Amino acid sequence: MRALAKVQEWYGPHSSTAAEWPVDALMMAKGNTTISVVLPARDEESTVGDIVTVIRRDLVERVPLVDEILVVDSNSTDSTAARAREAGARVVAQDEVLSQLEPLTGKGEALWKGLAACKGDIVVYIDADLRSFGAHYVSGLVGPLLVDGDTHFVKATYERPYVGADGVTQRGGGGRVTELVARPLLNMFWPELAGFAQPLGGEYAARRDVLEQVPYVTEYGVEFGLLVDLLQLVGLDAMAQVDLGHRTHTHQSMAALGRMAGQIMLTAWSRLERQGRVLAAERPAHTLLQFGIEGQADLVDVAVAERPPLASLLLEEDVA
Ligand SMILES: O=c1ccn([C@@H]2O[C@H](COP(=O)(O)OP(=O)(O)O)[C@@H](O)[C@H]2O)c(=O)[nH]1
Ligand SMILES: O=C(O)[C@@H](COP(=O)(O)O)O[C@H]1O[C@H](CO)[C@@H](O)[C@H](O)[C@H]1O
Repeated sequence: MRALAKVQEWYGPHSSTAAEWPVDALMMAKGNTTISVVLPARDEESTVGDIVTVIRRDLVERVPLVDEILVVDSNSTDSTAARAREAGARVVAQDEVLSQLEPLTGKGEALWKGLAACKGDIVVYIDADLRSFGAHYVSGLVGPLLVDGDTHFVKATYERPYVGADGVTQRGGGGRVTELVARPLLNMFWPELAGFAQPLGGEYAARRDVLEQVPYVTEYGVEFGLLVDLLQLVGLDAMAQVDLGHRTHTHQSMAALGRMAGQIMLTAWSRLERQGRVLAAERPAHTLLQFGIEGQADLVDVAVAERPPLASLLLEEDVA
């Protein structure tokens, strides 16, 4: 119960809306602080260009708030890289960043490689499949970081409708894995994080020197892992939340979200073990037998791996 009292105390002072962070005020606070926007993109040719165009037009050319727009091409098979370049982003291929390392897979790998490849003091992660993006996503997320030196991590919240293949919008229907898996797990085991309304949202910003101190879980475990690890590293009072309005994006299938759920559960388990809160007689399985509508059974692997804190790598390189 103590944790929920902490959340109640935390929520007011650490929650704001994008409108509270107007860009002209942020320019006053920016000083020499550099800002990189990093977009992980796997097969996002239909949306990545529009997002990059808005960032470049509104936050680079019109007002120079953003210093770098980096798209991490995550082994796309479509024209994601070309669309991103045409719109004015720098594009890196995920496996070509720190290529001396054995490549890993998934969104967490894309984000970690993006951190390694970008240069900003503040790093803003934005999904590349958004259909509701506006420049306020970026300005809202960097606001608390530019204005308050004690804030080190800012997570977006928003209304998340579900837009079906027929185009019918179901208010509050989005964030299925958030509602069915992540929120219950966080409330059970890390209730201090219960105040983050959208713990799995793909839009968040943080100081580079903080992100370099935490591991990145690969695949879709990355958001869950970062929240739990950043809570441990910087504490709840250094974490904030900004309401960006609403978020629509390309939805994955139920089968894909089943695999995502498995990855997030394994991430949660790994943190419970690491924090000494569970003792495993045997480790959880990482295979998942899924059944299609035609009755076909697919055995999939939902294992996640982990990149070490980037700082530990840079230290090794220095030593070397
Ligand atoms: O291996 C991957 C998987 C996803 N993504 C990107 O990460 C973001 C979120 O992924 P996705 O849309 O698949 O997740 P969802 O939002 O459906 O949960 C998108 O920009 C994806 O292109 C990526 O860069 N590499
Ligand atoms: O929040 C969720 O439940 C999932 C799925 O969202 P939808 O049910 O397709 O709206 O989406 C998020 O989860 C991923 C895992 O953390 C993130 O990587 C995505 O950016 C985010 O969209």
